[in-house]
Amino acid sequence: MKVLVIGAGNMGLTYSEGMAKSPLLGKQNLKIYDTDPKKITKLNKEPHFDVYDNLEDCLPKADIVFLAVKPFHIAELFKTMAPQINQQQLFVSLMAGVTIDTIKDGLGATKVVRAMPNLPAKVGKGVTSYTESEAVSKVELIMVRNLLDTTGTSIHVETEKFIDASTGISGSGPAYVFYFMQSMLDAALKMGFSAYDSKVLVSNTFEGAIELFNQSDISPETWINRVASKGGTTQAAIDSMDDNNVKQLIEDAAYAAFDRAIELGKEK
Ligand SMILES: NC(=O)C1=CN([C@@H]2O[C@H](COP(=O)(O)OP(=O)(O)OC[C@H]3O[C@@H](n4cnc5c(N)ncnc54)[C@H](O)[C@@H]3O)[C@@H](O)[C@H]2O)C=CC1
Ligand SMILES: O=C(O)[C@@H]1CCC=N1
Repeated sequence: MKVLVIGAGNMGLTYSEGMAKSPLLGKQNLKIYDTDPKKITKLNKEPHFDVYDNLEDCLPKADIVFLAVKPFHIAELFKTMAPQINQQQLFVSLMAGVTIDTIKDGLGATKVVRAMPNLPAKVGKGVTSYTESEAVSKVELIMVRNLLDTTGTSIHVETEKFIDASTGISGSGPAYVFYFMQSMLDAALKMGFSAYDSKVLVSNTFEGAIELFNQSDISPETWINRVASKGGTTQAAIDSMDDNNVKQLIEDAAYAAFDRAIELGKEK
């Protein structure tokens, strides 16, 4: 199985690194293509990849092609790719919003998997949702899942609506967590802690809470009650968040990302 990754940015490179580390692919079976000369020069120094700056030399030989460019790159990219693809090839898109039909039409392809990854894939803790076009076989889907799982874990969803929805939860989600972390760090600094101590306090608080959650069947709401004493400090903080409607605002933000994913799919 020969895999080509198009776009060596955050996601393309992360997936390439995940697949390169796994026993599924040897170096000769993993190729990466980008149009940015600076990226090509940098990547050429890495031992794990076969790096290309032109499609003719890498696209025709690939069995599975990952699409990891930004949605606005595809008009130009698909024009170059379309004459060079064949019907056996399977395309796996990591792009937000871009629909399976857009990819099928743009490339003249039939086998398309649409996936929504997230950035913790960089440390093997990514979560990817994925769904496929009709022409993708069960065996091909298992192969794709194995490749996706080299960066963490994945869930199969039945329709593209859930790809857009997971963009609002897990795809964009790490940024919501970092937003919360940044606010806590800013508060700690304001209270007088050093940058180092602020980081230790905040990162261990997040890590510890996640560990508690993962090692139990208890909901976050119940965990909140275990932290909060009646009339105590936590209750003061939770009351402040409730008074400011923070829960609803976070839900609204997730929906804003979901809606934007749908909108991106309609932009040409
Ligand atoms: N960054 C993230 O956390 C997530 C990103 N995504 C999706 O992944 C895709 C890529 O995002 P990032 O990696 O963050 O972007 P990026 O900007 O880091 O990488 C895009 C890469 O594509 C290259 N490129 C542009 N035009 C090209 C072309 N015609 N042929 C080949 N390469 C080309 C660029 O030089 C760049 O290296 C996007 O569609 C985004 O929606 C999905 C989930 C999470
Ligand atoms: O912000 C974006 O559009 C991409 C998709 C999910 C995370 N980053």
